Amino acid sequence: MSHASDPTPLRSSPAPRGLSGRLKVPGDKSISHRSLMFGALAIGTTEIEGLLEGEDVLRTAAAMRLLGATVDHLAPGRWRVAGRGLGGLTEPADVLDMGNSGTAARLICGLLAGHPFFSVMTGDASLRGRPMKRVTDPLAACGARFLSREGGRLPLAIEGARNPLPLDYTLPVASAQVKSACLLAGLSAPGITRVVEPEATRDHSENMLRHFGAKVQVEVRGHGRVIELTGQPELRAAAVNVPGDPSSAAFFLVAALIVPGSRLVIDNVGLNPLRTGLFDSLREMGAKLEVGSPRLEGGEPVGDLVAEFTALRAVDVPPERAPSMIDEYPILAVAAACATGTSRFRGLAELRVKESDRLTGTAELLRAAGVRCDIEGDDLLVHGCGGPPPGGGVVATEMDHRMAMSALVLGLACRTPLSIDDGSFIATSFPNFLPLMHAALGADLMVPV
Ligand SMILES: O=C(O)C1=C[C@@H](OP(=O)(O)O)[C@@H](O)[C@H](O)C1
Ligand SMILES: C=C(OP(=O)(O)O)C(=O)O
Repeated sequence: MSHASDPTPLRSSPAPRGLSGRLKVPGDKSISHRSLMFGALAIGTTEIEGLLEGEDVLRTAAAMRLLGATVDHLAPGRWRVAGRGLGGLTEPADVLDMGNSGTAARLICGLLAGHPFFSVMTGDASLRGRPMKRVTDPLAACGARFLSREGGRLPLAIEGARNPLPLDYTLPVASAQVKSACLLAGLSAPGITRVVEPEATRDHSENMLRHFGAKVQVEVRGHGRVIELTGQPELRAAAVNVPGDPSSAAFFLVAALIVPGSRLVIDNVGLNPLRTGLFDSLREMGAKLEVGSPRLEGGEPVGDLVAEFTALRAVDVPPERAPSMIDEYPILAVAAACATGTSRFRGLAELRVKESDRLTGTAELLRAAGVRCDIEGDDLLVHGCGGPPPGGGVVATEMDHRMAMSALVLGLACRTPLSIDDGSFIATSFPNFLPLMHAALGADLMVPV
């Protein structure tokens, strides 16, 4: 399946009343990718409940099929993977096309590094522009060979190692994708693979590896962690229950906080503490945001979020919080645009290498809505409007789902409509975003133009 759809320009109009009701967002994207990959590497049949059926995850499903696993779609959100066992994947007969997904591309590079066959990987124009050396450099140390375009970009030819060596790698950037790629390669190597992360990043790979029977030891060191995986485990199929994606819930949460009269409940949202930096930042802005019925499901904390309209105040977000809210800065900037005072988000260099340059793009998004903002080094400053921003412009979304959804949410709180050039990439992570918005708003305020 390719993202060949035509651009879909959309317009978002000021909401005449608040968002209300109860809703569920789709399954967590990070956990969905991993459940398909670990299912393919395990012996036996993995049953997955609540899988995100967004384009990014469907790419991973297609890649696992090309590598020899049997992946069946049973019902909405219900999937079954018949794994090949560690080392049992086979050479793909076609190019692995990872579409728009950095997670799929980078994690699968790790998986392929430990399998002794040849593959070629590509992606869409956005993914082909994203850095891959951050994974191919460490993975080369296990014996895999990579050939790529200038600058280590996709398309990439991969020859996996016949006798992979365990890695001992210290991450130069905070990246769960790079960490996970190293751990996936380490599964095929004898002995201990060690990854040191100076800043802790989402630990879904570590959690799920344990769930599938691998031995993973984690030592907390300052803000960071040292992860040790014992190689060549017998991975056994395990049921996975995917919680709602906090990164998707974020759009509804912020919409409720900035549209007067709102009160919204979002059920069953994943609350892994390495994902909840946005909630901390919003609380510091004074947000009326509660977690109901906190519980553990499938080893991950989940809860029901309750958000109510709040007159927000500016926030200063420290750089060490970035890994726990790395995908949420565009939507936090939307909240800051409606707040009183100047917000500063610090240390956002990594935003430049996402689906688009989200540091520049977020500033452009806000300016299109008449909000003043500045970029100082790697910091973003947002001069809040203390109420509804003017609106009125058109946002260039640059093949980036999160930029598209952030702009549409901002449009609800502006004085005049805000448009985007293309909403089609929303389907990569949140295929039912528009119908859910329609239901929560009781009106169709996000329409094609
Ligand atoms: O491991 C993952 O599932 C992800 C890690 C993050 O990327 P980086 O590792 O590049 O920070 C995040 O931005 C992405 O949406 C999902
Ligand atoms: C950065 C993201 O995803 P990926 O890196 O998987 O493309 C995202 O979903 O915001």
